[in-house]
Amino acid sequence: MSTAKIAFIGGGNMATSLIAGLVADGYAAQDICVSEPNPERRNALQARYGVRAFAESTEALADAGTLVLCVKPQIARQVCTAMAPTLPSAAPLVVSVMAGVPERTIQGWLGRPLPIVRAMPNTPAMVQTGAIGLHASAEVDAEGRNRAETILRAAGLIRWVDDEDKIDAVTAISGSGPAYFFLFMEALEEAGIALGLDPETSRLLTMQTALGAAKMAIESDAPPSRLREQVTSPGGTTERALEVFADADLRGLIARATAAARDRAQALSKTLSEDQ
Ligand SMILES: NC(=O)C1=CN([C@@H]2O[C@H](COP(=O)(O)OP(=O)(O)OC[C@H]3O[C@@H](n4cnc5c(N)ncnc54)[C@H](O)[C@@H]3O)[C@@H](O)[C@H]2O)C=CC1
Ligand SMILES: O=C(O)[C@@H]1CCC=N1
Repeated sequence: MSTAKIAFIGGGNMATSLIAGLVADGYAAQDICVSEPNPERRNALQARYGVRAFAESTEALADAGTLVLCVKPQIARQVCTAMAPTLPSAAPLVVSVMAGVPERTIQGWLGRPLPIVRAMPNTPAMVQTGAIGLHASAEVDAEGRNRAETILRAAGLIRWVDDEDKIDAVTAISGSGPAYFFLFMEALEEAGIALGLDPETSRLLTMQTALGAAKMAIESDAPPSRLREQVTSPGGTTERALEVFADADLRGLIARATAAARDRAQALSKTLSEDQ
C-alpha cells in the first residue's frame, strides 16, 4: 500500500474540485486515481489534471492508502458493498464527502471498521474557496487526520468538529450556505432592476458588494456587527433598510431556515443509517 496514493470513487463535481485543488497544490498527479463510469468525465479528468481514471473501482483502488468517496448518497450502499471485497488489505483511510451518510454506516457497508473521516464541503470548493467541516471516527490516527487535511485543505478552509452529530449543523451553515448567499444576491440584483438600474449594472454592483463585504469580514479584526454599524449612518438610508429587515424578523427567519436544514440532515442520516 502507498500512503501517497489517493483513489477517488466518483469523478463528478466535488471530486473534480478536490483533484483540482490537490494538483494546483503540487500533489503528484500520478498518485491520484479516479473510478468514474462516465467516459467523458474520465477523459476530461485525465486530460486536464494528468490523473489516472478507470471505469472500475478495482483498478483505481489497487494499493491506495486513501479512498475518497465522492458518489451520490443514494448509490453509496451499492458502491461500497461492491468495493468491499477488493479493498486493500492494509486498512486504508476513507474520506467521505457524502452528505448524510454516517461513519458507522459506511464501515458497515465496507465490512470493516476502517478509519473514516467524514467531510462536509460546499460548492465554492470548485474555486478553492470552500468551507469544509471534518469529523474523524475513533479509528483515525494523527497521520490519518493529516492526510485528510492535505486533501481537503486544497479546496478551502477546514474546521474539525468533535462530535459527528455536529456535521449536521455544518451542513446547515456552510454546506447549504452558498445557496442562502446566492438567494440574497438574486434578490438584491432584482431589487436594483426594480429601482431602475440596468440589469448588468445591478448584477455587477451586487456581486462586487457581496465579495467586498465577505473580504472585509474575513480580513477585519472587527465582528460583522461593527462593520454593519460603520455602514449605518444615524437617520440614513441603511438604517431604513435594516428596520424593514428587523420588522420581518430576518434573524428569526435565518434561525428557522438553518434549523430546518439541520433537521433534514438528521432525518437523511437516520434513513441512510437504517439502510445498513
Ligand atoms: N454539491 C454540494 O453542494 C455538496 C455535495 N456533497 C456530496 O458530494 C458527493 C458528490 O456530489 P457531486 O460531486 O455534486 O455529484 P456528481 O453527480 O457530480 O458526481 C458523482 C459522480 O459519481 C459517478 N458515479 C456513479 N456511479 C458510480 C460508481 N458506481 N462508481 C464510481 N463513480 C460513480 C457519477 O458518474 C458522477 O460523475 C455527494 O455525495 C454529495 O452529497 C457534499 C457537500 C456539498
Ligand atoms: O442540499 C443538500 O442536501 C446538499 C447538502 C449540502 C449541500 N447540498
